[in-house]
Amino acid sequence: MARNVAIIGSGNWGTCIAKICAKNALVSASLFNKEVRMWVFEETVDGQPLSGIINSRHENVKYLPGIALPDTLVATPDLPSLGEWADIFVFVLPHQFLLPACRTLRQQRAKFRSGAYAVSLIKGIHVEPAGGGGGGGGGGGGGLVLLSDLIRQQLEVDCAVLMGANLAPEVAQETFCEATVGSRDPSRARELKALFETNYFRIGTTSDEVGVELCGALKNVVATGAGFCDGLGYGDNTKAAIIRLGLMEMMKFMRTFYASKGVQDRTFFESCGIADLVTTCYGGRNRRLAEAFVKTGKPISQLEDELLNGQKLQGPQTAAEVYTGLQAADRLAEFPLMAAVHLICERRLAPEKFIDTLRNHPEHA
Ligand SMILES: NC(=O)c1ccc[n+]([C@@H]2O[C@H](COP(=O)([O-])OP(=O)(O)OC[C@H]3O[C@@H](n4cnc5c(N)ncnc54)[C@H](O)[C@@H]3O)[C@@H](O)[C@H]2O)c1
Ligand SMILES: O=P(O)(O)OC[C@H](O)CO
Repeated sequence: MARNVAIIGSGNWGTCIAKICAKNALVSASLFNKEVRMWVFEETVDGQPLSGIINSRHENVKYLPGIALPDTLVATPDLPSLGEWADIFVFVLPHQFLLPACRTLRQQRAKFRSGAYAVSLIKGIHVEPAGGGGGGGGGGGGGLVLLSDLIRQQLEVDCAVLMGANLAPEVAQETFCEATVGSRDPSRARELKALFETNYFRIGTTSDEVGVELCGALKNVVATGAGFCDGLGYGDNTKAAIIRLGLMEMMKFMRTFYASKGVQDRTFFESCGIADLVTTCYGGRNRRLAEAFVKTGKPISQLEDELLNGQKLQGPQTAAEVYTGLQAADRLAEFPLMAAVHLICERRLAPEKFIDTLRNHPEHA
């Protein structure tokens, strides 16, 4: 039977991927219901509810302006209604908003459709508050919980992941790129490939769910460091060093805390790995705002408000989460680049000291 697809999120990437899913659903009627629904965290734009604007103009004028959306993509502010409707939940919202969304959907758990599952496109990590109670439970180093695990535990459904070198404005313009689906279930990987793949958005698949997800989360920390490098006026050689040292720390982080979860080195060579790291260190929002942070001295939250029109950064918060996990595991000294990114965001370390951190990196010992 054709599957109902619900997009949980409607930001820059959320709307872009919703467009792809809705277009694919139109041509794969045997696989997917042609109506795709998208949850909108409701807000007022020019005096009107954003969900209403999307449904009447078929454009997300705030988060993906200028991109035509299929009229079979239906925006709704009613998140609970998607609980009983969806066969596939596509989670794609800034990671700080995931837990509240899951808690809302969880209230509909008894009404979920048989065989419903999730796929997460969210880049970040959850930190279990001291003493638990965050809803995640379990996880890697120092209270860190994968977002896919948070979804699994909150909703009691399985969760695949999709990550890649995918700056949303470029994907929305349909310029060629790649992405990686991680799923241990081969038939699910095939179904997700059919849902997401287009002739300009090619999907690779792997069973290494954890490796794919962590590549997507950790590269935002490194990209924030790349932005500091740009703000300080360093050139491409320095940025290449940040990318290399950042990649070494990403690999070490996964091997240290997630070795038992089947992380494979070859995942770093999929789109979710080095490719995403490079694109984000050159073209991403995290890089851009980190550069502005150094040049203007304004707080990151203020720059987010001033420059992103409601879009959200994931890098500084992920840096804080990684720092918390490393501190709890007493492994901070082994990850100086990621630790320094957090301390600079917090103004506990001067940006100029970042280069000293690289100069004295344990990779050079
Ligand atoms: N934008 C990209 O280029 C891109 C590409 C790949 C992956 N991602 C990842 O996808 C995820 C979502 O990113 P995005 O670009 O779609 O989002 P975004 O950065 O555009 O964030 C804005 C979204 O957050 C929503 N929001 C604001 N306050 C909220 C609240 N309290 N509760 C729930 N939602 C709220 C807004 O309604 C809007 O839909 C992130 O983890 C990001 O790293 C983004
Ligand atoms: O714009 P950023 O820095 O949030 O990065 C967007 C995507 O993750 C790139 O793949």
